[in-house]
Amino acid sequence: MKMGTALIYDEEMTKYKLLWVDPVCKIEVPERLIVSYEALVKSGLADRCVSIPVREATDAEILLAHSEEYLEAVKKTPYMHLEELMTFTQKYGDVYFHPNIYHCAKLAVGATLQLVDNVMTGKVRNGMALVRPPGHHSQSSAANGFCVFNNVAIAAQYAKKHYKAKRVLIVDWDVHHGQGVQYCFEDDPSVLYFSWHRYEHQSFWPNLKESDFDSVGSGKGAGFNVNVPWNKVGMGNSDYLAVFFHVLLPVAYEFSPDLVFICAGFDSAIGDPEGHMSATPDIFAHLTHLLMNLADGKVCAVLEGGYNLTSLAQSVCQTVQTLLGDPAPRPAQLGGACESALESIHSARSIHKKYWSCLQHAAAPFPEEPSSKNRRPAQQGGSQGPEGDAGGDAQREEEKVEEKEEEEIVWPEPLRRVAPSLRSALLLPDAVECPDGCARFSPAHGPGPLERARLRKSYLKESEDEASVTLLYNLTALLGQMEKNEIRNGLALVPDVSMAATLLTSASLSKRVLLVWMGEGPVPSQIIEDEKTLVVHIDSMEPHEAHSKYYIPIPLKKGCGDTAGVMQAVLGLLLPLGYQYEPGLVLLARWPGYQVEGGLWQQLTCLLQGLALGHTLVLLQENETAPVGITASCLLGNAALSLGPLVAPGPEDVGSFERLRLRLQTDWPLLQTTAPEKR
Ligand SMILES: NCCCNCCCCCC(=O)CS
Ligand SMILES: [Zn+2]
Repeated sequence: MKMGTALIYDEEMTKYKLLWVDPVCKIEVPERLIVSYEALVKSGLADRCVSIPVREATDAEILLAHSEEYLEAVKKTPYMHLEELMTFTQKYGDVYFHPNIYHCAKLAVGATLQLVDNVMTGKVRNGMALVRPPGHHSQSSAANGFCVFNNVAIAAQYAKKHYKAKRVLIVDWDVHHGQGVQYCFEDDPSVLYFSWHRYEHQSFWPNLKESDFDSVGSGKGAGFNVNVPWNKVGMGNSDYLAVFFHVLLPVAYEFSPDLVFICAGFDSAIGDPEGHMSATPDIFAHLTHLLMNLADGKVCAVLEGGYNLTSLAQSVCQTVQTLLGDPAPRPAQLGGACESALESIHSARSIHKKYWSCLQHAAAPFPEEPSSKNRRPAQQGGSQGPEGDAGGDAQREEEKVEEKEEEEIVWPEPLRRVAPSLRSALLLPDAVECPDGCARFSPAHGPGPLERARLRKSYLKESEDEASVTLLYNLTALLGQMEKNEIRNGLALVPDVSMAATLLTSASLSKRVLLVWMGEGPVPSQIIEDEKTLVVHIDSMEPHEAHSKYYIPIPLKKGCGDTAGVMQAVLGLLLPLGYQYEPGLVLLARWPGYQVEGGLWQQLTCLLQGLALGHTLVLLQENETAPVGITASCLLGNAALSLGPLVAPGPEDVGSFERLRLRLQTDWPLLQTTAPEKR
């Protein structure tokens, strides 16, 4: 599978700036790119990327998303003097022109297309284009919101035209609504546009009714536009992950794109003067990781906004470091999404339940008649006009408070993410050959007699089988090296999966171990009883009420063979549980004889690596050598194979998932998808 991360940047794009006084535009400065690129260089990340040169976009390429008259008008700006530039700028909103901005805008588009070329031709797996001016607000015949040409919209059209991309996903995590992208693909079912954005019931810029959750696309494009409005500021890591687990990822996996764009705006990070959100830069490592197993890993991240130079640089590094395959940092104390975010999540899931089968039975019904309870607070002074006095003063009052506050906002610098020298170690019977790229694990020294006796006594019921004693010893040695971060992950073929899991959960030094058990079992009671292990058991067992907080059976009528059902359980239940639990070690155990579809197994193996600094240990029954290759491939950092469009999970399964969610969400609030009073 293709590896390599492209980085496209050119300092020419720093060579334009605001030439007059404009309080709205003053934040869009050249230093945004300079500090981002310098941080990548200083951290050593730039050198690990494949450096791809920029180029100018051609007229034909720009015309993929813009009108001729607009392009011709912009072409004149290099020859304008100051007054003419200011007059030209007045035709558009919240944007400024400069004699060199047309050149830079062509380079921003060209950089994005270079990234698409290198990803689609397999020269690299993924990459990031560090560009300005940004693009997602610009429209067919208008510059807007610091944007001149719509870099990502053009690139999506380009990928469809030149690479026959059938389904393109655009994830816009910028804090503003990329209305330019939404307009471009409004009725296009081949481009799924997802955006969250500060909205505050339409009182935040760009104050558009069509930025709300009920803009779902039109005509054949209905359902392919997903808006999640933030109606309050201060949204944090838990809110962002909850939207990924309960809105974006289920729909994205059902859509099954063959290319993913990220409108990577970092004004959604803490400290930003536009966003006023609380999410910390490390969250972008997890958001990136969660997208990297779509489209066989073909992810093109393109810079949009981001105006706090500190959180911008840190967030860019977090994103690029994840694209490079480094382990994600451990997410700090996650809770559930806040009530306002839950309302937005509930609204988006409800309005889209008729378009996406993954939401069909899951999202609570959306009242057709907007009762007074559901109607958004009426806007004073009309929906488009400025807020009425009350709104305005309160808004200005709050903003003044916010402006003052943001000087004092500080946050911890993201922790260094050290990738162990050895990535994947395999414990295999000699007869099983080790897939290339992996190392067959052999501990520095074997067990001493005391160690042998202890292992035999505790796990082997005094049996004389020396080979089993050695294997168990090697397993604890492998675990030990993982927990010292000398090895990132591992795979072991063991004679008895239950025994191996019991040994590892008790031997682990981690305070919390997540054990994902695929297939029948039973899961040894010793594991279920020890309070440091959370067991998530995915199988076809009958739903049964008995469970502790730390033993969670996820029943599937058709068992692990039901790819759609398992995938929705993984995205909507297992991952929220895992992220909230925040384990130091992840064990993935596969019960013998269980037929799990290869792609699904790979998705699980890859997605779980976002936890525990990537310390994932996979346990397979030793006579099951078939999955060794595909599992090793994922442990080595290759993307999971795309599953293709997912069908609807069985209604009875989704029913039991929802009952499980309702039962567990008090203990595990990241499972919540609706605000309390709506339940
Ligand atoms: N301070 C609150 C007023 C809102 N100002 C919005 C100005 C346009 C922002 C465009 C942008 O950031 C592109 S990503
Ligand atoms: Zn923005």
